[in-house]
Amino acid sequence: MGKTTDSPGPGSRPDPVRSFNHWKKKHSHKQSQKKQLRKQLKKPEWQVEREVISRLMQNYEKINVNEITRFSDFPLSKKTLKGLQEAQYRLVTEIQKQTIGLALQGKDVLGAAKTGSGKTLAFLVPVLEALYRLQWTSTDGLGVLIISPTRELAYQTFEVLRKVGKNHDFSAGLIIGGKDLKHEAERINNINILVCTPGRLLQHMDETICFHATNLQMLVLDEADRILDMGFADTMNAIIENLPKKRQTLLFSATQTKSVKDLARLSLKNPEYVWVHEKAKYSTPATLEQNYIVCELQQKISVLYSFLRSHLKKKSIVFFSSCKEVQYLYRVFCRLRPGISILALHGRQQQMRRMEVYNEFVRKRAAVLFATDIAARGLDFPAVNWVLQFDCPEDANTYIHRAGRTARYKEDGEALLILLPSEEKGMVQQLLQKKVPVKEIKINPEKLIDVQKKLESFLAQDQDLKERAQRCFVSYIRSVYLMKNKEIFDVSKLHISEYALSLGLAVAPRVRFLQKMQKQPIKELVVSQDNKVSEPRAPSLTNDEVEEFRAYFNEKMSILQKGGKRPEGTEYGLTNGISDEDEEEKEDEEEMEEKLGKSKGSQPQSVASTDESQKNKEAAVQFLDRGDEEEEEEEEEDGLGADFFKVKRHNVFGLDLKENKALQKKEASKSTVKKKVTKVAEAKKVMKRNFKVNKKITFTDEGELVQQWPQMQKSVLKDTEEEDDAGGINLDKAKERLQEEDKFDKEEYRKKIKAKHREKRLKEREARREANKRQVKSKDEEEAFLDWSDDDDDGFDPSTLPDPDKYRSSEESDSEDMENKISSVTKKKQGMRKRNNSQVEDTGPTSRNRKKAKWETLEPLDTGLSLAEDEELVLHLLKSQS
Ligand SMILES: Nc1ncnc2c1ncn2[C@@H]1O[C@H](COP(=O)(O)OP(=O)(O)OP(=O)(O)O)[C@@H](O)[C@H]1O
Repeated sequence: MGKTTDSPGPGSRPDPVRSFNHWKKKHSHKQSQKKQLRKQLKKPEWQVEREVISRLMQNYEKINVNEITRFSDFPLSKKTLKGLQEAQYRLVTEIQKQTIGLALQGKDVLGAAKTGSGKTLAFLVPVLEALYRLQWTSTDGLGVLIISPTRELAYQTFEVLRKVGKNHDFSAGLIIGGKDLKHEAERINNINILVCTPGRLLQHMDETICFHATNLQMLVLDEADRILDMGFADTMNAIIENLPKKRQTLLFSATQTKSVKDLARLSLKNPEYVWVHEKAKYSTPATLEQNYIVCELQQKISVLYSFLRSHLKKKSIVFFSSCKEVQYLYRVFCRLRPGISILALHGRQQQMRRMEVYNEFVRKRAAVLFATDIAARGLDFPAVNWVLQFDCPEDANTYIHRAGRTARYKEDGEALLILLPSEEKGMVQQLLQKKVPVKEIKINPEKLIDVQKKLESFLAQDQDLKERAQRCFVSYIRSVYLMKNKEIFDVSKLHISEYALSLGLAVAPRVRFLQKMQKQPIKELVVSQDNKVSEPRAPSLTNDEVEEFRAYFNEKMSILQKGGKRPEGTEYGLTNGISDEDEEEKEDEEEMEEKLGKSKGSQPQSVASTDESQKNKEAAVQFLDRGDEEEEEEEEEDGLGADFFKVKRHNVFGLDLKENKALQKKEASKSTVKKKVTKVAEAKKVMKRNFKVNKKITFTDEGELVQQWPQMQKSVLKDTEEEDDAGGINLDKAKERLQEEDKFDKEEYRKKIKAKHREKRLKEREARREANKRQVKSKDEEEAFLDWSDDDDDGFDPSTLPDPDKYRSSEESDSEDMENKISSVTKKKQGMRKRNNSQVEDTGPTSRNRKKAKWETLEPLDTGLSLAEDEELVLHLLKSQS
């Protein structure tokens, strides 16, 4: 079989035509690829980004929570992922894993997880992605609002946002109280992501022109249960009113709110509830070891001192229930020099100082921070070893947040709660109910260092310190007294005088409300002797008293807030004298004690106090109506129970939330009823009160009475006689009356117009007459003065001269007088000109003649003086005239 000539043999060369075709095909393909790439490269950035976004969004629906372990497993923008990586966040925590996907899908989320479990990133990542998706720019204004309950927490969140979102182009702002409002107002309009405290935000909403949230896409409430509780209720309601209904809402907290009412306020749409640790054995971090000790009140300071002495290399936070305790004990402990640096953080410090303390404590490796509950929530101080709760927390939730300042994100930590014997049972029970595992440990009495004597000596030398000790004492007692849970907080079980001694005081300061309280049970005892002897019990507050207290505290708050800034409590070495402010505080306390006394007083007293309480209630309502910057200040000033009235004031009165709300509703409904009063109702009221309009009455010269205002109207007069107002306002009658009044008015008006016209005519006639007269006169004058007008160009009016012709009769006419006056002067002038003054008869009507005639009728006055003397006389007369 021969081979075909076409097919190349094994050693033959390839067909050049075919090779060329092959090469051509390849080349054109490459070319078209290059072309496409070039075309793509030419696309504007935003368009490329939009394509990326649409690809990411397509992946949102595919998110499978079980497959996610890293942030990069979520369909996130490169910018966000880069930010997370740079901040060393790679693996997700449980709450992040479960909520980020839902939030990306645009759902409303309620997230709850233990303290330190990473909730901040769980909402910050969706925040960044939400604006990225919308390609938000600074000109789009406010896109996301993140609200935090305290300034420190807002600041901390802002810092994390800055770190994670640094690759994005959005602008972020921190708006908290204690800063220059004007400065903030200038910038607030350009902010895309706003981290803020509720009060300050509302203040800007109210006061900053152009600031609005109409474009808002997302609202985040950090520590949502706190923000939605009574303390921020009014502020938050007002804020929510200013927000668009169509938005995404994210709520996060370690103790999430389950109140349907709270959530309804936010108008959430089918929210996703994510309780990460709902089924966990404990509600606190597993790495947190929790203990409590029971000791007497008078031992507590020595216990604290001993604790610090044995933990000199550790970082600890000690929680107190009031600012005044922090202020006093901080000073005293600084003097005791325990060998560790001590810091203090509370709401009475100025903002700058608060920030300084916060940052200092973040930086320090070993230190102790004395704090009120403003530091209880959310703050992420690194590497805190111990949380010591010096005063029993208000409730289990507060305990959880306080203790959560340690053992954060996989770290270990220890929490120690100091309880009084009277607090132990109730509190431990509450904690166990909330799945908080606490164990009792005992104090080693040998290790206890008693500092009472040292404190006594400090106070003996320092009057200011002594006064602070007294205030600390009263403040603590009051905080216990005002606690809601009376089973745990029983003021009557406190060893008051021993406690005072432990503070270094020689005697316990007088606490009037306690004295009054103590008398009360004795009275009760006496009364009940006939029946059976009952044990004296701690008095419980009646609702009225609660109301009164509420009013009092609100009033006090408003006074405090209106007042100037408070001095920094943490500065050491103040003057010894009692400051005005301190005096004021003392007075406030006494005032409150007075009130307590009154509320427990006898019948007539209680009547008096009802009036007062009414007044106070009004003050309270006013306070509630006030703007929210103040409200926020108030919350923050004392923190959660930091001072006696701040946060606690909302729930320490023995009322539960429902009752409180009912009370508020009642007040609100009262005010709305007031608002709804119509003008008709008002008019009826006035009529019933026989209200009479003021009358202005004057009398004519003849003694006739004239009522000027309001003008008497016949119709009204008639009607008032006929009026029977028993049935209120009769609209038909009123109409008739109005018509009659209208007629009357028109008639009156016509009369007035007629009178005016007549007056006008008369005036015109008079004017004409006057004009004629003047015309004649001016003609005469013109003629008379023609001759010497050149000489008299200084405008001198000779008529102003006194009459030198005394011999002339005063009965002569005015014109003659005038002429005479003129003549005397002209005579002089004539004299100067050496004129002939001989008498000439008036012979003709010519001007010249008339003038002459005039001159000639004048009697020359012979003064008998020389010319120069005459001149002087005239000058003298002129001067005296002017
Ligand atoms: N994915 C993560 N990887 C590493 N560290 C993380 C991660 N998420 C959070 N953290 C760290 O965990 C700590 C606690 O986080 P965060 O403050 O968000 O907790 P939280 O749940 O908000 O606590 P709290 O309830 O007290 O407010 C922070 O120091 C944070 O940097």
